[in-house]
Amino acid sequence: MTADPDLARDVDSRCRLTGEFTLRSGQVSHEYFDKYLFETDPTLLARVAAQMATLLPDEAGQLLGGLEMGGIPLVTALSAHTGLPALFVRKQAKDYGTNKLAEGPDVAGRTVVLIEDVITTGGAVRDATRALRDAGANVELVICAIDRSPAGGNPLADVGLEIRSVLTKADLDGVRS
Ligand SMILES: O=P(O)(O)OC[C@H]1O[C@H](OP(=O)(O)OP(=O)(O)O)[C@H](O)[C@@H]1O
Ligand SMILES: O=C(O)c1cc(=O)[nH]c(=O)[nH]1
Repeated sequence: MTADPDLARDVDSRCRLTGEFTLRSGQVSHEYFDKYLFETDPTLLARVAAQMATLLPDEAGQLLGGLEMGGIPLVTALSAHTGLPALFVRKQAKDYGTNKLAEGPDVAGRTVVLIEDVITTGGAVRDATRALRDAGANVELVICAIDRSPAGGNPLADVGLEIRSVLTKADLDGVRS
């Protein structure tokens, strides 16, 4: 896969909103990347997924775990692009039916690469990592579309997780300057 030099510009122009937004973490921000605005465009979704594919480790047997809800379209597109199986990871297990948190193949003993839309503090990814590890999965890597966490750090270092991102906040700011 070749690089997609216009992706930052196209994603930014489609999904950056300005205003006052309360984030998942409780932080208040004057900017919000509304991932659904690029995920609902099949061409843009496929371009992001194609770049995610270049960030995947070259290993057999991986499961791609998309986090509810914005990670689900991404993981579905990435799974279709790569042929690797997907997992749909809920925020909370259902309390009826199969009672599963991770919908799809059994994760016990499997390596799961997490697929996420936006990382700000890493809280959502940390919760999913812990839940999947409790279920017996090996989780060491998250691939996200947009990493807007503070540059130069890794908010998920405390749980031993590597972050690979298609776009950083700096990439998105860079197309505006
Ligand atoms: O890194 P964090 O500080 O945890 O913030 C990022 C998370 O917040 C959003 O989730 P949200 O629950 O709003 O979204 P969704 O269900 O629409 O995906 C986003 O999709 C990430 O999962
Ligand atoms: O931190 C969040 O909740 C968040 C930030 C952002 O830019 N986009 C989003 O969907 N969630």
